[in-house]
Amino acid sequence: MHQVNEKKIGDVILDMQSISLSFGGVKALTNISFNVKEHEIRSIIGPNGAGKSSMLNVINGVYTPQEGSIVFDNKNFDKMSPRRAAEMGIARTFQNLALFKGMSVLDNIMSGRNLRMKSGLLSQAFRIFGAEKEEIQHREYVENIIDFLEIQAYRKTPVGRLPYGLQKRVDLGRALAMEPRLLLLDEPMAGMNIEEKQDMSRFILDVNDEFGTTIVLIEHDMGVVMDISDRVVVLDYGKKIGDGTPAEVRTNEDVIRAYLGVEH
Ligand SMILES: Nc1ncnc2c1ncn2[C@@H]1O[C@H](COP(=O)(O)OP(=O)(O)OP(=O)(O)O)[C@@H](O)[C@H]1O
Repeated sequence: MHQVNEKKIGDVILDMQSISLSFGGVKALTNISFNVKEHEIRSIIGPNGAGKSSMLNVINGVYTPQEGSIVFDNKNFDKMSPRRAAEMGIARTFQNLALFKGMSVLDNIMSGRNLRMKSGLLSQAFRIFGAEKEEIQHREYVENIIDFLEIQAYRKTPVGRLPYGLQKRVDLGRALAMEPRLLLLDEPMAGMNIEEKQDMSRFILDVNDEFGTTIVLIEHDMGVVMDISDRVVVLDYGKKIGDGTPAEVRTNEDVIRAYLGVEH
């Protein structure tokens, strides 16, 4: 069971202020504000088309909102770019997995480490200027992630040969290799069976606990969301209709009407 009370929630690390985003005539997000505090697990839920993926893409700079601003780590961004987001320590996993299927588990997770590597390819090739030492340190970090995610047995296996649930775990490992301050998880349980969902829930809680990583996730499985989240934002038709602890959101009339009462 998730012990929310024992957690040390910190100051606001991400503040989304009056975000509006449209695609042509389609208003994907309308004037949405919410914040995320350090060390929180913060979920964004809502029916299909509510704007969850759009919001995640605004946070990591893939979409630029027409209105509003993003404050991350006390710095204000009218425009966030994917590169800047990555440099600031925002990492994400993808609903449709962004892995190299023919490459091993080890190499895939190592690929998440690239941004952290100081020595360029040339010096790595010639093993000069401490590149070899740096490479060893990065490998150690990646091996720790592999142990942590309990995928040692598959280190050398091409990712494409693994069952889907394990591929999702490797994708999480790739994001963790960036040592993110903020980890965005795009439907981490999608397509999983109950056992795989339980495993993934445990890993998300452990990442949050042991690495201290702040997590924002979007997810359809309400049971999982209510179980692991500290606070939840509820979107409907691009508008925010609820924001609070799982207990608060569960009893919010608008939320019940829009989301909980219907099958998704
Ligand atoms: N790139 C795009 N171009 C045009 N319209 C888009 C684009 N991305 C999203 N939309 C529209 O914006 C609205 C919000 O979509 P979004 O994918 O953010 O919702 P969602 O809550 O993530 O939905 P789902 O749960 O189905 O993934 C929808 O009406 C969608 O059709």
